[in-house]
Amino acid sequence: MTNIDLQRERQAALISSEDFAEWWAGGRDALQERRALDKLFNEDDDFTDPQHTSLMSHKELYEYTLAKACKFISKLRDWHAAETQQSAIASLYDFRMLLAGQLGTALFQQSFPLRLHFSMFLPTLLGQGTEEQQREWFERAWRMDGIIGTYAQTELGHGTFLRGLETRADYDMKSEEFILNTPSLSAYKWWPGGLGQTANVAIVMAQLYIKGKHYGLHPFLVRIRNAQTHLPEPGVDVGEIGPKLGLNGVNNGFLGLKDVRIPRKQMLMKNAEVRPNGRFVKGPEPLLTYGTMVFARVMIVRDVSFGLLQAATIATRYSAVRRQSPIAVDQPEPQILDHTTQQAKLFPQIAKGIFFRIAADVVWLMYQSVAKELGAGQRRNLPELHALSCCLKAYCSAEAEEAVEILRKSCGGHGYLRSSNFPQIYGAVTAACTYEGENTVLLLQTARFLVKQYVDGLKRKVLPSSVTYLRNATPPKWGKSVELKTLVRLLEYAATESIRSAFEYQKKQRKIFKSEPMVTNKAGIRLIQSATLHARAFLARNASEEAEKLRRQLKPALAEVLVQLTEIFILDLCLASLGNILLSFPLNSRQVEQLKTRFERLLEEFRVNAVTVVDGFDFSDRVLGSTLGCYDGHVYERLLAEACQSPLNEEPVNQTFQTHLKPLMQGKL
Ligand SMILES: CCCCCCCCCCCCCCCCCCCCCC(=O)SCCNC(=O)CCNC(=O)[C@H](O)C(C)(C)COP(=O)(O)OP(=O)(O)OC[C@H]1O[C@@H](n2cnc3c(N)ncnc32)[C@H](O)[C@@H]1OP(=O)(O)O
Ligand SMILES: Cc1cc2nc3c(=O)[nH]c(=O)nc-3n(C[C@H](O)[C@H](O)[C@H](O)COP(=O)(O)OP(=O)(O)OC[C@H]3O[C@@H](n4cnc5c(N)ncnc54)[C@H](O)[C@@H]3O)c2cc1C
Repeated sequence: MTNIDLQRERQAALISSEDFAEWWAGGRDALQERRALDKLFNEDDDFTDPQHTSLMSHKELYEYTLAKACKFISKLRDWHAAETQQSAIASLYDFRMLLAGQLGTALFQQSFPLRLHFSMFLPTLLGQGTEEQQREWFERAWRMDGIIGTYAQTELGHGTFLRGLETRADYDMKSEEFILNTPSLSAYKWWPGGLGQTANVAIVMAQLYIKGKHYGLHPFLVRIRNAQTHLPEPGVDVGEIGPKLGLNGVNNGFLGLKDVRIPRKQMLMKNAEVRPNGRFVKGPEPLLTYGTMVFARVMIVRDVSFGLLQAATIATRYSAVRRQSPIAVDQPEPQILDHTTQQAKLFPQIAKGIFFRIAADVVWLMYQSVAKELGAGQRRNLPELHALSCCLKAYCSAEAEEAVEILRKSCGGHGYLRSSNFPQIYGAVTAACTYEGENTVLLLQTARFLVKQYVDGLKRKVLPSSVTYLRNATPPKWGKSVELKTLVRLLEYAATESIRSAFEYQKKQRKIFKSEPMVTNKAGIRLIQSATLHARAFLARNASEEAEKLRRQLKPALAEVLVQLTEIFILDLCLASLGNILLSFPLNSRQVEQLKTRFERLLEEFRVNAVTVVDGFDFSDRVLGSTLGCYDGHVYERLLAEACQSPLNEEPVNQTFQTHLKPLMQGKL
């Protein structure tokens, strides 16, 4: 039987979780398709973890995860083949891959070592390989026919500054081969997922040299392990980098290369070519060498929203079950969900998870459209996509990381247990702040774009849609009640002002420093603040446009709840940006009070539907993997059962009593 408090929450709700789930999944058909996929795995005992994976040693965890991952991929393949006749290439960007990716994130608490094959290796073959190379490699790689890939870019010495990478690929005209070398310790590849013991082919990013002349960074397909024996190929020094804060199922590795020869046609040549005679032919868009990173950044926004919503579901259900500290004198202890401060911890995080995912969907469509345009030789929208994917990846991962911590702490002591699954979710989400471009560095990339657009705006040029607000720098009009469109304008106005101020500061610095990188360095703090405000303004506009659509499309009760969440989301953004808003717009204390009161009232109004909304994310208990967040709310039973599984509880007296404790007590040590 379900916990009585959870039952009451579900009965009291004003909307149905099923309606919410249908909207969230993108319609009835999409929901059914996702549920059918979940069911396939939920009903298969091979996917029930035998004991909490955190009790395994590092080596056991790898072996267990790999075995489970192989079953996962094999089962997915059968499902995929039954669902679609599409070519492998079309399948990679199909929504079913998004579902499969999401399921992968969900089923593996510490992720899995084949993930890079799908998330980086295959997209790089597509984005960087010529059609001929794709014919030769892609279909086989999709089937994993002798090929398990990884993406080896980062080195011990450099991850951010790609021009500083040291791995070399020298072209040998006589044999028509590239010779790959790791010239120093700092040039060792370090971090690639699956590189340790899993992958047998790596896309190695290396500096190209022809007759001693340097031609920049390019991708090379290098076989690192024999397809039959899996032994490292001659000249290859490969291994795993050791335990990490989280994601311990990923098998991140190191790689050193010594005179490893590969045929000329194993440089991926869609964006630049080396002819047999050693002639280097530049492609129309050299920046496409960085294309896989744009793809992955877009995917990460979606991925972190998933982790955040898992955490929000666990914490919200737990807050409905947990009772503590009377609010009114002589009253029984309330559900902790009734404490206003608890609501302020939970509800904005639910809203963030929702609107981050919605923004991810928008940028995903933009990615697909820009990819098509690039295929037709048109690069006009690439800078906007790059800027948006950078700041959203950075902002959403940082916010999700903070949110997961808030949610963990909102569960008091029990949130600190590994069996709550918060530590594993945190480990995964915080990694996204670093990989695929460290967040500060990505915000600086966005700021560079913003300042350029600001200058173009001053010249009254037409600006890309995500930054048109920079040309429309009029302060918002404040009405009697707080309206969403006013709040969005407030954020856009604050972002514009911040970009203007960073631009003016850079102008001043230019009088002192001659070099542009020095100027950027001096203005760094202001620039990342501008990019952060831009991300907030973009997310707010996107959310308010979504709210307008929802009002028209959904049943009134559901639409009302989603509009409440939109308001919570946007008000939270405004309150977090208050300092910057006040620098640009003279909000008086009454207006600030209005914002705070509205926020508090919304928390109260949303309270009744909170459990139903998180139910509507439709996570199965297996996906949540938490003693605190199960659908039936049997928290204390699960906590005790999980504790009893600890190997330390297998014997009544541990041997250290005889060897250490007793001698200590007897003064014999
Ligand atoms: C059926 C089976 C189904 C099975 C299903 C199975 C399940 C499948 C599971 C699927 C689930 C998936 C989930 C996702 C998970 C992802 C995992 C990821 C793991 C992690 C991987 C990594 O961690 S992998 C390494 C990433 N490592 C970086 O990320 C380095 C950052 N470092 C830089 O990225 C550059 O170094 C940096 C800073 C730009 C400066 O580069 P720099 O100095 O050369 O360039 P500058 O700053 O001078 O910029 C010069 C001009 O380039 C412009 N620009 C720069 N970049 C550009 C770009 N990308 N695109 C366009 N334009 C770009 C810029 O805007 C300037 O433009 P302008 O001149 O016009 O202003
Ligand atoms: C879990 C995980 C998985 C990964 N998987 C892969 C993979 O599959 N393949 C792969 O190739 N790599 C992978 N990486 C590596 C990852 O992409 C890099 O760690 C990341 O790009 C950051 O680079 P870095 O480690 O050199 O950090 P650094 O650049 O050394 O960052 C350290 C500090 O320096 C600051 N900094 C650096 N440059 C600047 C600047 N220009 N301006 C201001 N501040 C600056 C940063 O903001 C940061 O505070 C992975 C990393 C992790 C953690």
